Amino acid sequence: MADVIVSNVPGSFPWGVLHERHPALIARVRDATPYGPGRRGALDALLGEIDGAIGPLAPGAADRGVWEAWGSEKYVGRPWDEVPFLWAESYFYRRLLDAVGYFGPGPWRGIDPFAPFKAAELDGLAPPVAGLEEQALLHASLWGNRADLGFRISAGEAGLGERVTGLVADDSAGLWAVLDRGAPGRLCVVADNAGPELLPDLLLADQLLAAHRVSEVLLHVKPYPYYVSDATPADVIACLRRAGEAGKRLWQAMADGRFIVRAHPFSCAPLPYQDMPDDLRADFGSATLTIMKGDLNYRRLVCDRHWAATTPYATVTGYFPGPVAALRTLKSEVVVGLDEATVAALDAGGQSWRTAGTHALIQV
Ligand SMILES: O=P(O)(O)OC[C@H]1O[C@](O)(CO)[C@@H](O)[C@@H]1O
Repeated sequence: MADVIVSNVPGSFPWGVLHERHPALIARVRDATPYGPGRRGALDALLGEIDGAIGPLAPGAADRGVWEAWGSEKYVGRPWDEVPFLWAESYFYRRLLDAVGYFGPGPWRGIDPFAPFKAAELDGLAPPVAGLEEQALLHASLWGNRADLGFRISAGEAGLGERVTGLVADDSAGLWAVLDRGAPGRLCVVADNAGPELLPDLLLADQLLAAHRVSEVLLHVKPYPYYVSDATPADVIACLRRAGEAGKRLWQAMADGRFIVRAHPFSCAPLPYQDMPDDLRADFGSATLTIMKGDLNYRRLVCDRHWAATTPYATVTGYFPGPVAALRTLKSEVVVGLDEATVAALDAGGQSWRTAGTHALIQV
């Protein structure tokens, strides 16, 4: 089994996320909302902690027991970059919510610290284009994953690189084949970012429901703000309002129970999907197909390990309780299921294809 990724190599991608992206994010959050001295002090304290040891959750945190079960007893007190990268990054977002008082008793309770960034993106969204074919909608949903505000914070002035035509792996034919096997059934979509990614996800869901290619869509979103732009139920409602006729149909489908939104606690867990609880396993097991959106879900799906890129996708995801497709633009080093010639050609062009958000894949 390949080793779990940690962040302790200076200059490596995970190290950069912990030591460069996170401080930049704290500064952006500090500026975006008029927090008072208490919250600002807590953000500064979190910033000061990044080069030291991982601190505990706020006293009285309602989810302390949940986090203990997810590993905090093992990792709190250790240096941030010596614990699994997946765990450290996820816990950072939970601590950021403590710092801004998201779970506290004060006035900032329930105020999404990333809302100003998400709102700016939503305001800039073009109205949806009607009449796209299903394959075009699938690609819109795939490339919508470039819309990741956390990633953009470190992309800096240069912004996102040009997207590369052609996918590093494309099993879209396999995806449609799974979906069309047997009578129309349930499609699970594990959403990633709000706004420019969620809108095409919703358009795809609407089209598949309208064409009776699926009988039901179950959309998993995050129960609280996470990884900057990740979609929460509030973001789904905001996006439905922007989705024109498709939004109205989905609104009705929610009322009818054909479009279901879930915000399961495990969606914000710092763990691979291999460790999912039984109720989530049952959800995914009941679906004709589950579509995992985005880079973080991919990392969780393949357990965030140093796999050789040619390791078969089916081997690594074999534990999943039903057919699972990954739609992802590449924004971290982990990748599986590529053929040798593809890897050689990509490597010949430099390593940034794994992390620059310029390349994408569809795997089943
Ligand atoms: O929104 P996504 O596609 O899950 O990306 C999450 C971001 O966080 C990371 O998982 C690591 O910071 C990157 O891979 C990516 O930039």
